[in-house]
Amino acid sequence: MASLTDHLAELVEDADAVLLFSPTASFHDRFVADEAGDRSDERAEIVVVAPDNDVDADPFVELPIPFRDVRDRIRFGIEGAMESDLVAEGDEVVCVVSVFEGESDAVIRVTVDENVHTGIYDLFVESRADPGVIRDVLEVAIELGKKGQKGKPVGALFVVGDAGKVMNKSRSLSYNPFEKSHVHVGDPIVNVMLKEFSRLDGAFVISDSGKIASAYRYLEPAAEGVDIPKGLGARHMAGGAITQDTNATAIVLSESDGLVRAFKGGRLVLEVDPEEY
Ligand SMILES: Nc1ncnc2c1ncn2[C@@H]1O[C@H](COP(=O)(O)OP(=O)(O)OP(=O)(O)O)[C@@H](O)[C@H]1O
Ligand SMILES: [Mn+2]
Repeated sequence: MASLTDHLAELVEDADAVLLFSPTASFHDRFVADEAGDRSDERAEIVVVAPDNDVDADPFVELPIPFRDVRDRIRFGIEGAMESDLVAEGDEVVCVVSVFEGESDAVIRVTVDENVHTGIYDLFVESRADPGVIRDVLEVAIELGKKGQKGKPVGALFVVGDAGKVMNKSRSLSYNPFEKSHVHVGDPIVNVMLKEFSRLDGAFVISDSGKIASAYRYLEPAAEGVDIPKGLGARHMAGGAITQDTNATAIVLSESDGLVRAFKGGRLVLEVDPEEY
């Protein structure tokens, strides 16, 4: 049977860049060798996008989370490649991805425009908080969304980064169980604590390095000009607005629709369904 690589040459022709998403070593090596044999003067840039650089690729874009939604994965890869000036607005980009688990099984050709560019890469890499901290908080929110609290759906609001300013734009609803503690997101015990406290009102405030500064914060950001989708309530509005008023990123789990959303710069940047993770 003909494999995907046999047909790729035609699809890649006159593309500006090719993004290989989590390629196997054999697929990657074969593809690079085929492209090197291409004698046309305009060869496409080959970029590997994966959680780890197992194939020793250069250029390489690191994926912080798997992004089950292929569109999010592609957006992240393209924006990462744009960051390194490998791809620009208007470019034709060929993405080789795995839609189902396992080997690369799909080729998607996209023109880079504002529909592709949503800020998903900046959410992780250009945030004040470490990319690993954003990822850890996103994972806690996804986990919490999947399981709920004792079988019931729960909502939660995490404000990550620029914690000093966030504290100044919020007030306490109750005593802070994290006062004087030095716990960080990502510690297994912290995940249990966060889940437990998420039953109660308000937001968690987390520092750039992942230290939990506070729980039970009622956010009071200025909300003028915040552009978040209609239909979302007070938790999402407060989460979105605080990211316009400060350099924080907000990660919100909705109790009503079960989705996890990330906001930055006052805008909705990422929406994931925990059930798909
Ligand atoms: N300004 C705020 N700061 C912190 N927490 C807030 C704020 N506003 C609302 N919340 C929290 O969000 C909870 C749910 O409020 P609301 O239903 O209006 O939000 P929502 O955006 O519809 O979220 P959900 O989808 O989870 O229902 C409140 O009980 C409260 O704990
Ligand atoms: Mn609500």
